[in-house]
Amino acid sequence: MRGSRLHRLALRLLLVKIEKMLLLVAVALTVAVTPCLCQSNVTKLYLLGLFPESGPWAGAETALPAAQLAVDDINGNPDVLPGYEIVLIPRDTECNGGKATDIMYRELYNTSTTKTMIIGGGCSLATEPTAQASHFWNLIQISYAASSPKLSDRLLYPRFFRLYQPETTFNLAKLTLIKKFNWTKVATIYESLPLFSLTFAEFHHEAKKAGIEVIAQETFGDDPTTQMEHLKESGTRIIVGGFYSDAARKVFCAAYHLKMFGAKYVWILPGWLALNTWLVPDDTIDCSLDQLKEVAGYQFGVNALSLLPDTHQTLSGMTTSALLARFNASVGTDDPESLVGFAEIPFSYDTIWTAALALHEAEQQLEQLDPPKTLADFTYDDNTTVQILFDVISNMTFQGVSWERYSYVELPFVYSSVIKMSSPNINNVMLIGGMLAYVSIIFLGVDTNIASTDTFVSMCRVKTWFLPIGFSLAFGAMFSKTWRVHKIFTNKTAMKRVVKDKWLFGCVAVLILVDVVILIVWEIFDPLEAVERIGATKIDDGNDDIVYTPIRMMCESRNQTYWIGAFYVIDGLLLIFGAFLAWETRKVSMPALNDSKYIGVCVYNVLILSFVGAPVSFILEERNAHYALVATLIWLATTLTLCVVFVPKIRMRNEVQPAQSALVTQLTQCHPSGHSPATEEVQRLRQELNKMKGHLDNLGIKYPM
Ligand SMILES: NCCCC(=O)O
Repeated sequence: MRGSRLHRLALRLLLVKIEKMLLLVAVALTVAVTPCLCQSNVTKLYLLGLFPESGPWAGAETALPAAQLAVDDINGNPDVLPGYEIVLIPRDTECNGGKATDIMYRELYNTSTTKTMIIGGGCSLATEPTAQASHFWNLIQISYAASSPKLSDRLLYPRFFRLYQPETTFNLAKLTLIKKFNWTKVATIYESLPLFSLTFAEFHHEAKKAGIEVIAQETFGDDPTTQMEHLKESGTRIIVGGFYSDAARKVFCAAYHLKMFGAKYVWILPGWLALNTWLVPDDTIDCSLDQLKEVAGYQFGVNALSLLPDTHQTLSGMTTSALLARFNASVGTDDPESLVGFAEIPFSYDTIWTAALALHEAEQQLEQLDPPKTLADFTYDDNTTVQILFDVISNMTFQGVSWERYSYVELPFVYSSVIKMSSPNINNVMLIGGMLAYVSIIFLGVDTNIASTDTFVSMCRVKTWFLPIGFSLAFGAMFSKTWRVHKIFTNKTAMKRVVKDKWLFGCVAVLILVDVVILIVWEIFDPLEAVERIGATKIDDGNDDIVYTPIRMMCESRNQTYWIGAFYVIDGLLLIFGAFLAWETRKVSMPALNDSKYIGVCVYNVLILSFVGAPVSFILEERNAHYALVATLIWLATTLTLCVVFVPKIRMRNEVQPAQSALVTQLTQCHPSGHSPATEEVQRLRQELNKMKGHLDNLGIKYPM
């Protein structure tokens, strides 16, 4: 009995197990079959992707993963193109027009998959020929990186759009940069390709209007040696260049052999080149990598600012940093800036979104036709769908991770650090010093007529503290800045080390500490107190019996002459040191940095006012005249100092404002529609531009201050 019960129990357990297994198999089958069923209802939309994996601008290494991330996001978003699946077919153009055209023809003649749109090409060399032909297949082509001005020609490229801006839009930024450094003569050298020749034609024109002389203009095809010799003969120091990475190595190698490198030579280059991904060994030139780096050490890059602050709510929900984090994970890097096309990552991501959103909207419009159509019906003879897509993209605005574009000066190597030396934080310290000096005038004016004797003495002590500390803050900050400039420009090594703000603050802190120690010792051993001073008696004019005895309430200490003398010595030495630094840095020609002229004026002001005004104030006995003199001296010295230092900066900031406005105006022309966006959009761009300036300010990058 017991045995058969156990047997039945075992049988039941076995059945339960089998039941569970069957259930699991059923669930597994359901899971496996469900997507198949869904997939069967999904129509694939093929996008041909033209990505340069090699050649003079091999931006595929960033553009392709970024595009693929967008494809994944779109396909995972049930609200975008429901019932469709985007399939990106990436092909390597080698950044070569012939190769790109061949690839495109092969793909379009491949009838097994009809392409709905073309994405790319990345570089203008591949984009120009393909965009000139793709419209014959009724295909829209959208580039994420091509910047040739030629691509703006609607007649040549009737179905072409791009998210990246034409290279000409950076000319204004380059000229603003040149003007801000007071450079009046520049030379240009560029490859004879439409991307560069059209850009430089406009640059030369704009330079002339801006009063900048272009003393040499050189173009080259394959070998830039002769042209570089011409540049050397012209005596140029500032060279604006336009070339791809292979040509860049040749140009910089020629520059090396001509000894055109070092701090005397400054290069201004397209920003996408200046990231220095082109600095790789090259067997076709007779220069080592180190030699190329030596020449490339002094360059500015001017680029589109593609990475928006994270505060922006994008349509995909993706912020810049989230995109970059995903990008880094997908390509397995923690240094994306070392990859070609780093700055174009958001443009690539947004290009795919542009395509998807346009297709989504076109699908809605196709359904309204009579008879209705769908994207699945698209063929290369379908000029209705392409016209709808064209109109949709022409009128499209959405918030992408790149979408607004700004021009900014990217300052690699030495100069990125140098610009930071304008030191807004240190300027603030100077302002605080000035404020303390102003406040001390108010305290100086308090006397026993309006306050009790105790209050009078307290105010007097506060004034005694505020004045030397204010002086040390203002002049200590001013001279510490000059000391930093002095350190940089007297350092003979190639890579100049920047004295960080914290060291400057440290110098100011030491000065304050010295002041505080003296003031405390003064306070302990010889405190200021109210002292009645009896003046000379005066007989009343109308009545001989009335005699006036003026009593002045003074705030003094017994040995105050020595304490004041100590401050005179310390601050006098500080002024002499400042004058020395100003003299030493008088030849620094960077307006953002060189305050030596102004510092000289400030030192002169203070010396004159102190050494003339102080003895006079000792002699003056009359309280009102004494106050008027001392207050005027402090006010004058402070105001002159602040004006001399800050007014030129405010003027420089105002001068750059029209340039920024012009830049925004130009940027509006980069709208993919080819039309200017609405006024609100311009306003928004302007606000964003100012916001970005604020970000630069926060980073301590004060340009052009
Ligand atoms: N934005 C980098 C690619 C430059 C060009 O070939 O248009």
